[in-house]
Amino acid sequence: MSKKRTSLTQYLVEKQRTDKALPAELRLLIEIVSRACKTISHSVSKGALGGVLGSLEQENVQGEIQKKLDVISNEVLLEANEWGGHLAAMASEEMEAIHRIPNRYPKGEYLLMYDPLDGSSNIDVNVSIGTIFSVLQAPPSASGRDITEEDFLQPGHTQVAAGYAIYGPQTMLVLTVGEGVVGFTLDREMGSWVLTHENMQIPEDTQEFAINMSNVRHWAPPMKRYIDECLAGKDGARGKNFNMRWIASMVADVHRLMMRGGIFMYPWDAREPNKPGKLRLMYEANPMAMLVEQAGGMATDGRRRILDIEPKGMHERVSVMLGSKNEVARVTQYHLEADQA
Ligand SMILES: O=P(O)(O)OC[C@H]1O[C@](O)(COP(=O)(O)O)[C@@H](O)[C@@H]1O
Ligand SMILES: [Mg+2]
Ligand SMILES: [Mg+2]
Repeated sequence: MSKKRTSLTQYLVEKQRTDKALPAELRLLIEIVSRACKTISHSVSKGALGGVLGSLEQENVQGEIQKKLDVISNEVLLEANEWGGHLAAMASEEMEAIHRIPNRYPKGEYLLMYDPLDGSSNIDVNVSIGTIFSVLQAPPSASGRDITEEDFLQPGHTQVAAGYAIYGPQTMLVLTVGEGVVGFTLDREMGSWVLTHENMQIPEDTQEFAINMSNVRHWAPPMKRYIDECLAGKDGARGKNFNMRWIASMVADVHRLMMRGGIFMYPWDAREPNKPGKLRLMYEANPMAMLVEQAGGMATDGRRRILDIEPKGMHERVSVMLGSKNEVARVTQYHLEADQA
């Protein structure tokens, strides 16, 4: 007998029925974002046949050359949410300024942030990429006036939902609305997200780390110490061997640790000493930190819990260490010890 399938819509409707913490407006917003991710997934899978590969001759606000799919994905999310959701405003890694929802009455109450296409350097080589999103509530003080950038600058622990879509061998949507993490797999024939991973949990211990090792000479001493000990394996201080993986799509590297544990790190390094890190707090670190914590893991910038950071700007960067609790606690401890020495 075939098992009954639960779609994303059914899951969310049920959650809304049994859990008052998921308002109908938030459910609809998540559905709209997930529908946009389906559209992006179609474009991604067409590759060269869809004319979506390659770069544009323009930079984004971060000073990075935009790929065609960065721009296409950004537009898909913009269009889907402009008229469909209960949004007050949106912000994207690919847009310098926030985007207010025009002429909406009554004004929506949510703020959406996203990295429309994560792992851009992997687009043209057919390696997994993704979309990351985060939802905040507009502050009560914003009622009756236009949303401003300051309204977005809330610490990550105030997020009401976060998730990512991964466009890989399977397309999946991994989601939290603040009560655990669930995963849906896209049934391409039916065009629907099907619940396939209930209650995703990250093991507390791991023997797998993810970091771009080519930057080793630029790291701070506590980071070097942690990785040196991992590399020393069974004969070193840790007394066990470690494996390493680096896909260079945060979505794919985080998805791996959501599935089987691991630690992902993009630390501060001396290449750009004035920037706290490479990854973006609002579009990458906060949503991933919420997902990881909701799955029983831990997420810090090496010193502080990521979700407690008070953001100062929409495009703020941050150092990121997240995943299996005991390893993140250890590398964080090494940073704190170094500060005290
Ligand atoms: O090439 P590097 O420096 O290892 O960086 C890889 C990191 O950069 C990112 O690709 C940045 O994301 P974007 O593609 O959205 O700019 C992360 O996903 C990934 O972890
Ligand atoms: Mg990214
Ligand atoms: Mg991106």
